[in-house]
Amino acid sequence: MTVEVKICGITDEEAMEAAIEAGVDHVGLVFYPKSPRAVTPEQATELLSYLERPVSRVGLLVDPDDALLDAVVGGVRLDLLQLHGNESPERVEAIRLEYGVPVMKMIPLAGPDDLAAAEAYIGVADRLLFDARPPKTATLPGGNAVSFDWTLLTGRRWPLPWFLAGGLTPANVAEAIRVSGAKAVDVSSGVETAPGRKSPELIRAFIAAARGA
Ligand SMILES: O=C(O)c1ccccc1NCC(=O)[C@H](O)[C@H](O)COP(=O)(O)O
Repeated sequence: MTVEVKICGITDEEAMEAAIEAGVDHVGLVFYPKSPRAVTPEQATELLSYLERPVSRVGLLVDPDDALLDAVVGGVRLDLLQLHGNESPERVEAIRLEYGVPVMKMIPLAGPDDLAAAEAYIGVADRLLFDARPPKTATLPGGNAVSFDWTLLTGRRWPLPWFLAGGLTPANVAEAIRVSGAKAVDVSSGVETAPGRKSPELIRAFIAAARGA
């Protein structure tokens, strides 16, 4: 089974090229100004110009208002919008219809009860992304290198594609795939040497580990 890999929060040419050469499927750009991985639409367009083959271009937003969506969707050619805040099913549907770009909704998980929230996005979102619920002390709503109990997803069937995210690393991604049954994985912190500083070496190691799973 080939597992799809998304590298999120790319901010420089070197990381983009390493991801492409290693066979990445999705590249993620963060449009959340408070993030150490934030890029502007202009920076994103420049980074995406380094793509030497077609890959899926994902824009990450957190509870975006229409002004931000206008700037991002109007300024950058994206294939998928990752909504990583508290967007309601109604808001997800409205964004999808208004902007004409497929949408992936992040579902924060800390325990079994959190899975019920995903049901409301079936038929509304194009994909789901299961991520760890941020710790109370976290300053960011994602990208915190925190994992959740992957057995929450073991044996679950979803009628739409989904990503596993949260605290994945080259060392744990194969086990995470095995336990959760994920067919797509997403990483940011686990391929960094510091918040916002991607490591080409770790990117290569992560993709190789996910592909070998
Ligand atoms: O990366 C950020 O800075 C960020 C900011 C605000 C919301 C989400 C953010 N990141 C999410 C991701 O990069 C991934 O989709 C995913 O959650 C994996 O994060 P990590 O645990 O760092 O691998």
